[in-house]
Amino acid sequence: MGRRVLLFGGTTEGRELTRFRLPLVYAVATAYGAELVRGAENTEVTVGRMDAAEMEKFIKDSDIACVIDATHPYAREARENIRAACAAANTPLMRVQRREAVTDGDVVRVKSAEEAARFLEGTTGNVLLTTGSKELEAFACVSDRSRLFARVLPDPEVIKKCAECGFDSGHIIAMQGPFSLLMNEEMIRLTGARWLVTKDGGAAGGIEEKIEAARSCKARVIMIERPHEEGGHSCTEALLWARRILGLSRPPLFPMLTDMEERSAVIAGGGRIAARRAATLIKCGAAVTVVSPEFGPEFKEMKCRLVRKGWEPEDLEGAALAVAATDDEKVNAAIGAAAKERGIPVSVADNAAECSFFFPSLVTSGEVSASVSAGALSPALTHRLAERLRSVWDEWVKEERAALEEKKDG
Ligand SMILES: C[C@@]1(CC(=O)O)C2=NC(=C\c3[nH]c(c(CCC(=O)O)c3CC(=O)O)Cc3[nH]c(c(CC(=O)O)c3CCC(=O)O)/C=C3\N/C(=C\2)[C@@H](CCC(=O)O)[C@]3(C)CC(=O)O)/[C@H]1CCC(=O)O
Ligand SMILES: NC(=O)c1ccc[n+]([C@@H]2O[C@H](COP(=O)([O-])OP(=O)(O)OC[C@H]3O[C@@H](n4cnc5c(N)ncnc54)[C@H](O)[C@@H]3O)[C@@H](O)[C@H]2O)c1
Repeated sequence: MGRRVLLFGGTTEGRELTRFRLPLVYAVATAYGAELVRGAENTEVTVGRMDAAEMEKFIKDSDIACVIDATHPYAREARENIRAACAAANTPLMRVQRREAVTDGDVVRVKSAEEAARFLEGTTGNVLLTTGSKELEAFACVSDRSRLFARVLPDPEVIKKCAECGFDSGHIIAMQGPFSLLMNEEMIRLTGARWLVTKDGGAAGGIEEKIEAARSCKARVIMIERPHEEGGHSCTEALLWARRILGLSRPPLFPMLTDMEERSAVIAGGGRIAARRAATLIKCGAAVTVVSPEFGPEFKEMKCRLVRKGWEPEDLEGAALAVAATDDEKVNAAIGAAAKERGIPVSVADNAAECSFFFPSLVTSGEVSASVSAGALSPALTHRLAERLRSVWDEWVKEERAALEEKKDG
């Protein structure tokens, strides 16, 4: 088995994945793509387009254990070649699509054009709107209209729409894309924009050129997020996947300890995993509600509230913490997304990459606890180590308490 990951990049996602010191071969089509990852640790860069046969040979000759395809959504041919090459070389492949919070902290993320408009109302400085004419209405609520410049298609209908939305000709740029980095920069300067509003159109929508241009002109980007996409995987998933395949380590998780006494924890699912987690949370003093159409025998004596129904988003109301442990992958993913949207920490039992916290292995004796984690890389190792600790923990705590008492007395 190989020891490196072959990452097809040239995208924001690709660049993001070079940050984690995976042993990488980073394949890009252009020298510009290579330039953007200069200095990435542990990374060999290869430049140039390969066909399927060349890719297959490359995989076989270059010590490759697995392949991550993070190419542009519109790079259909590359995607098909990568798929064919991996199948021929019998090498595992993961397709990464769209970022999930890959942009740096400087990009303001909002859920809708309305939210972008509300956000802008609390700011100053000119604004370049590159969201397309359909979204322009939403910005009517911005009180100082002279701040707003709309970049739209040079189509008579669109121009009419702009006028209806209160944009005069001095505040419209009508031009057909794609726009290069330079072109974006020039338009930001021309309009004196401090803010650039964009949809998350992905690479095909020229998002990278917009973000780069804004950065170089010291303007900030407001990005309207796209709804979650089916199919492709996130960067987080790919990172975890590659680390597991290669048996790589990572820095340990930081166990942030939380007081759950009398606070509400909501668990979805009534099976073995839900029961184990409910028991842990009850031990920590939490007020636990479990939602499921059916409950296993483990719940019989449990001190928690059982709600016999399928999970709904309203169930998260008032929750300080949530656990998705149904046997339905889609329901679990929906719980993860709904909790994250509400800022509620959530563990998704069948998908580490969807978790905003990981459920710990808890070892307790009274108020004295220890928790074990293998950084989400091996729950089985976590479980075994926790069981070993459990077998001695009570005794150790008792002994150490006694030793402290003795010191005090003596
Ligand atoms: C600690 C503990 C708490 C608890 O669950 O109570 C826990 N897993 C435990 C055991 C365990 N889990 C699994 C097996 C079978 C393994 C095997 O057979 O190889 C065993 C062993 C067993 O049960 O014996 C399977 C499994 N687990 C996860 C996935 C999905 C994935 O990784 O993506 C799958 C595949 C599921 C599937 O097939 O769909 C994911 C997660 N499990 C976590 C916690 C989080 C990371 C903790 C860390 O940092 O290490 C994390 C990442 C996310 C989260 O769930 O928050 C508990 C020990 C209980 C204790 O002793 O206290
Ligand atoms: N993280 C871990 O430690 C770990 C370990 C093993 C398995 N898993 C994963 O955890 C999940 C649960 O495992 P399990 O062994 O408890 O499964 P299980 O089949 O015993 O229980 C599933 C429960 O989900 C309930 N459910 C189904 N649809 C629901 C809905 N819409 N709303 C609420 N509840 C619903 C069912 O009634 C059932 O009680 C699985 O996805 C499994 O892959 C995680």
